[in-house]
Amino acid sequence: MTDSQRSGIVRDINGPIVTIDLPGIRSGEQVRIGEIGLVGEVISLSGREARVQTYETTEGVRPGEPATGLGWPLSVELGPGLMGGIFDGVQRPLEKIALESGDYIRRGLAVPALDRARQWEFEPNTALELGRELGPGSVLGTVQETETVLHKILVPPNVQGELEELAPAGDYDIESTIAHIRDERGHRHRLGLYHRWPVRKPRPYRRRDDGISPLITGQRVIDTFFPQLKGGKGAVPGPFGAGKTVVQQQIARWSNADIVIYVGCGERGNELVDVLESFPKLEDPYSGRKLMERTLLVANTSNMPVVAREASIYVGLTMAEYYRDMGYDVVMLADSTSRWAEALREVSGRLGQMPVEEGYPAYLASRLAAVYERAGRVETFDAGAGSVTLIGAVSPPGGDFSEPVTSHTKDIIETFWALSKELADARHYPSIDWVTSFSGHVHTAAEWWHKEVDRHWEQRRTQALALLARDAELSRIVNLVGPEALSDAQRWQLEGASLVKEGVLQQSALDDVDTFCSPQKQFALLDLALSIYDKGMELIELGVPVNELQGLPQLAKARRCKSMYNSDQVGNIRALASEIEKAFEAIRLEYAKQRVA
Ligand SMILES: Nc1ncnc2c1ncn2[C@@H]1O[C@H](COP(=O)(O)OP(=O)(O)OP(=O)(O)O)[C@@H](O)[C@H]1O
Repeated sequence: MTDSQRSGIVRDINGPIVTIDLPGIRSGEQVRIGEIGLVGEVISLSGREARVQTYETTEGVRPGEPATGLGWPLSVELGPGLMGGIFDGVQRPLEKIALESGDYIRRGLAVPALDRARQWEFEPNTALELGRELGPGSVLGTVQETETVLHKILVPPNVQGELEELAPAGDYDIESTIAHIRDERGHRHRLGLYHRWPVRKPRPYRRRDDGISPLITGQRVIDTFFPQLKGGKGAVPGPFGAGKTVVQQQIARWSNADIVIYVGCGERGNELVDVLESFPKLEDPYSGRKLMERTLLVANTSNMPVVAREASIYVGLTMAEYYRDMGYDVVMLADSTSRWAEALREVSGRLGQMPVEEGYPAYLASRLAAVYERAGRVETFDAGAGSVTLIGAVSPPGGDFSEPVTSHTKDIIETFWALSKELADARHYPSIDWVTSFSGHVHTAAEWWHKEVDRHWEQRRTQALALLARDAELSRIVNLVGPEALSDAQRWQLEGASLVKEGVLQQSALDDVDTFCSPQKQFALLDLALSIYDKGMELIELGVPVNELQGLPQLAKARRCKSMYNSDQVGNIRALASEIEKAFEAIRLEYAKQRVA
């Protein structure tokens, strides 16, 4: 036992909540419970008694067994070796654990997150001279963590002072000393290649940064219709089987973020297996290497109790903030915040707190807000910029978006990609519903699109959404009185909306050409669909019958165009647009001739 550790005894066990008697224990402190040494955290205190939320099942633990306070809050190790890793909800490396205890994880196992034996090639920061005043986030040097990630070794947030010693270039394990810093009180801090940080405390930064940079995901319905910014907060609510996993994987794979953190906080076991199996196989389209070289996964295993999901989100967020502090853009996907909220509900129930809506505690909304609040784009202490974009999947029971987790999430986030069962049933993928989804970033993203892609982006986007709304109204009429009741102009509106749906919104993740779509191709496809619609409407207003336009072979081509040309072939899409324009012009001339005759 170290100096900071204190021991006491277990008094009572109520599922994952254990009451212990341990004088001097502090709120949030990590505890080891029972002979077996289960991992837990103090969640409430009353005199010398503490209630501990354990992250492993308490089966077999009896009153009277020992409890040890470790002297520090639930923390994570931050240093080289995180990338490519798969950790459980309290940052134990799953592969290492499997080696030590087989497929079924032995409870109470203490395996550090970072490999102690591995050597890293450290390159000191040559701009630093001894005696220099350093502060949180100062870069001491770098380590090539994977082929794709250069890991900056940072002075931890709570250290400030004069650099007394910096290790020369060479191979070091993560516990080796690489620097000494003396603070103003004369205390000498030994710094290694890693440090620890408590997961429930957001890592500090210099200030929020309001630079605008869209998170390009290569998915048209997201980027063009409901855009996200780097550092934004978003939610993907969806009923069972509507495509949440595919949407998240597409974002992980294709978004222009540097680092991807996926937290599987308690989705069904088989889904997690899917994720654990599929992620390591994914190829990074930008480097041609494995996506795992810039990804890390946090996955709650099935032998951990429901309440363990609660910690995993903070574990993921802290690692995300750490890479943000190095100046990287990080995307964190949390699957799903509903399961995380269920963990809150269970703990609060066992603590006997008053339930509010559907059994959730009154603090559900504030906890959710505090989690999302950790997303953002910031100016780091080192004066670079980094971001954490947080995207949470929500799995509302029965697909009911009015339930508490979805409705509170909706108030907090800025981007809401609502998956629809009807669209998924109709095989319209991604099944993001354009009526219920929203993005609070449209005007901000427009600045980027207008500068980088086309100045008509926002206007075209608005026009497409208006056309889709009109389509919904007209479809209701058709359902009531049949298509014959529609005028030619109305039929052409339906045709235009269908071009937008099929030619732009639908995008198969399984289509090699279309799985990713560059912003330029996104706009070209949208512009193509809407130009066809606009030009056709001019002809219909001149009296050309709608059937004549609907029969044009180029229309079918416009629908398929997304899969015919990749992102480097935007010129071909524009060529098709002029071909269609010529075909329309020919019809107009023909029609004008007939009218004269
Ligand atoms: N963008 C897409 N392109 C092509 N197919 C898709 C797309 N999205 C979803 N699908 C199809 O829908 C199926 C179900 O998707 P997915 O597994 O993502 O659903 P889910 O919402 O995660 O399910 P659950 O509710 O179980 O979490 C996929 O296996 C795939 O066939």
